[in-house]
Amino acid sequence: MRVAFTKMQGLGNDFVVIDTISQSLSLTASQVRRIADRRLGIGCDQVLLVAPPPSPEVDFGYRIFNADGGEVEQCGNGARCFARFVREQGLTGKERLQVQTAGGVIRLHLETDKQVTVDMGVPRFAPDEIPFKADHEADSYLLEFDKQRVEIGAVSMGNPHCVLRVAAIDAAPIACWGPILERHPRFPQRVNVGFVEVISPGHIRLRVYERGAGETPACGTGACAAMVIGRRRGWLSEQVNVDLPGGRLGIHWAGEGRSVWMTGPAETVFEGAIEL
Ligand SMILES: N[C@@H](CCC[C@H](N)C(=O)O)C(=O)O
Repeated sequence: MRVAFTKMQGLGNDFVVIDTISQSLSLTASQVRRIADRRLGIGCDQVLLVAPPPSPEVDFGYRIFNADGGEVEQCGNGARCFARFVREQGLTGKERLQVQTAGGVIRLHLETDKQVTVDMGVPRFAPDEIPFKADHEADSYLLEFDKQRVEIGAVSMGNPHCVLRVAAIDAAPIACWGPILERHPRFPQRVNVGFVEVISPGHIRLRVYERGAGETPACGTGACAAMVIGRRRGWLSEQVNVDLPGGRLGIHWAGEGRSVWMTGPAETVFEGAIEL
């Protein structure tokens, strides 16, 4: 089976985007792993499927697969690429779209200069909704592993996130702690792990060890998660610049019960076809 694809990126978080409206297709986990493989396939952090709308309230369905083959609920940098893809491929003439993911409905606004703004939805802090094993909801939790005890924040941005504050991001133990925390037993569906350095109330630096993909140059939902955890803890203001290794995202959150808004770039890299 020959499948047409588009390679895209948002701040270096890279995607293989496949139109499953024009091409009828369902992927197995091993096909996803092959597509994502940087030597044997195309190479990407996530495979994104553009799907028909599952209900009349939305414009498209949006399915997300990590490089390890697992299907997940949400992907922020992918959402911006999704918006550009459906416009560039002529699948819509709209500049404002509603898209159904497994983590909820998100709203995409195409701006000028390759920027896309996304309403990422309302963050959820209840442990059952993350999911995270805890007796009650709290702004921070103590997590134990390898004889260590670290303070974390936990939130769902549609997908699960754990956020740790560090003094200096360049010295953060991401390669060592990332894979351990990703599979910590208190996160039964695994978790994305963000390490955040607060520079000022309007500026953080962030690195994210992504569930199912490892450390990536940027993570959109991770930036939203770090911002809402930091704002709840009183470290941050309503509008925050988030500097990731791949570049900057602007995140806005007015507070409890409100949507998180993310703005950043999205770009097409090349198009091709792969034999699966
Ligand atoms: N890169 C993404 C997040 C992709 C999914 C994540 N790894 C998960 O497993 O939840 C983003 O930009 O948000």
